[in-house]
Amino acid sequence: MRKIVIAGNWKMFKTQAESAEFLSGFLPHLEETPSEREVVLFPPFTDLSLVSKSLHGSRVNLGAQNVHWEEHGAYTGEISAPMLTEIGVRFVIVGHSERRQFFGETDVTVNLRLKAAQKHGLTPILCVGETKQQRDAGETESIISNQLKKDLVDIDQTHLIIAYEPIWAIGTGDTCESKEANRVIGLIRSQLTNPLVPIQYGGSVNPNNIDEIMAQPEIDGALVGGASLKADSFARIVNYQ
Ligand SMILES: O=C[C@H](O)COP(=O)(O)O
Repeated sequence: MRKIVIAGNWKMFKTQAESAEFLSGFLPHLEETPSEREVVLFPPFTDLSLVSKSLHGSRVNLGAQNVHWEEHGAYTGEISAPMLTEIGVRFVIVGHSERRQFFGETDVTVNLRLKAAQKHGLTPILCVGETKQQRDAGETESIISNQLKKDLVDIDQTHLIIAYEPIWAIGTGDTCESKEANRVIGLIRSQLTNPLVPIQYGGSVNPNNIDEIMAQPEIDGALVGGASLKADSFARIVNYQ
């Protein structure tokens, strides 16, 4: 049985005060959430300690938005896996398209980050997806297949989550049609050695489309950006029908 994982990626949003306000509105809604659903929040680095303390004793897991491959060193602006695990982080996003697009992330560095995460007991969410231009050129399958081939070299597929995030659907309100997301996720699964790897969909997920997305047989969860910033909205997503 594959795990269901609903994750909220806050990107570069929320001060500590705003995080605390979110949690006081969000956590009470989890009483209605079926116990088999895994819920993970990915606040910015500056909020991790505070959120970690507030989540103590709750069923919500803590994730970070990035991790460096070295344990320490002269890498200004980076954070290592031991720094994250020390404060209760258990998941990490690797290879998000915003890292690939704006911060020079490559398949080589994605692979290094995945290995470092797993070595320290963090479960990585590997993000893959195509641009609009690549989709229009009929390259969706080859782009994703290439990313998987390079990113997953020597990666343990028992402690791994994948998120299919079509780049054109991120933050645009232009959700990928749920049957199409289901089809691409099926293709991703056919390339894995472990059929139990949870594969999420990400890209303009919101309270209105979550039920249809989660009704698709290949989709094992969602990686939610904008709609995870408001307590009521993310609670509705986590408590999808
Ligand atoms: O990590 C989350 C994704 O980039 C989706 O963001 P979004 O829900 O704002 O489209």
